[in-house]
Amino acid sequence: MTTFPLQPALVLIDLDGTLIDSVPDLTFCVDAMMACLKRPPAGEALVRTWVGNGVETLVARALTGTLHDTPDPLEYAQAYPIFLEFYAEHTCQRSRLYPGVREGLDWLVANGYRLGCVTNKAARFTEPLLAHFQLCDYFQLVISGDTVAEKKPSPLPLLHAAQFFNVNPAQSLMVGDSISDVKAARAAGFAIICMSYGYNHGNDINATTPDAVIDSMIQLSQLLVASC
Ligand SMILES: O=C(O)COP(=O)(O)O
Ligand SMILES: [Mg+2]
Repeated sequence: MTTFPLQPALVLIDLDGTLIDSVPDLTFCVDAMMACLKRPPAGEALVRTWVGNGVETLVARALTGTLHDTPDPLEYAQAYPIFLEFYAEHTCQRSRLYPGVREGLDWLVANGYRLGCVTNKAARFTEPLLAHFQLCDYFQLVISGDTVAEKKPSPLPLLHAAQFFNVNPAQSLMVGDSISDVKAARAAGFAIICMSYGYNHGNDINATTPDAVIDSMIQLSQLLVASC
């Protein structure tokens, strides 16, 4: 049972669906890829349910039109590099910071919290996205989907971060938007707060029973001890 207000020694924050609404650029690139393959566009509503497990999985989902099916290997081998090329050119044009993000990050830093970003997005896209939105300076560590051997929902990226900061996972907090963030946090022994506005494959995040669900990152100021 997590008791509020928390005073975590480390706060790790997810990227897509938590800090940034990246779905408009991802949809543009999925649909551009589908057009190259002479397939109909997927559209934003479906792509929104497919984001959160890395770009490889997003491409597989677009090709099968499902969350879990395996695409034809030949079509996948053709599609994946096409997607990567489009996303390299269209990483930031249509994506937006969610309201309250900068204010929430400023509050965390002003109150002495140490921050890391842990995303399943590949590093080659994470870095330009953070730079474009001038978010790099908030984070002392960024772990992307290809930084360590496993992605969330594995606890590995979170445990790697706890080790980097030399803090106890039981005194650490994950802030995310999806069931992968909740599973990773639980397995690592972190507390977990989720954003209500994120992706989570079209399902209500409350069903995954995080320690709290908030509508804006500025609400972290009500759940965490000030000036730690
Ligand atoms: O699926 C992705 O590429 C990234 O997702 P995440 O930032 O929510 O971990
Ligand atoms: Mg996310």
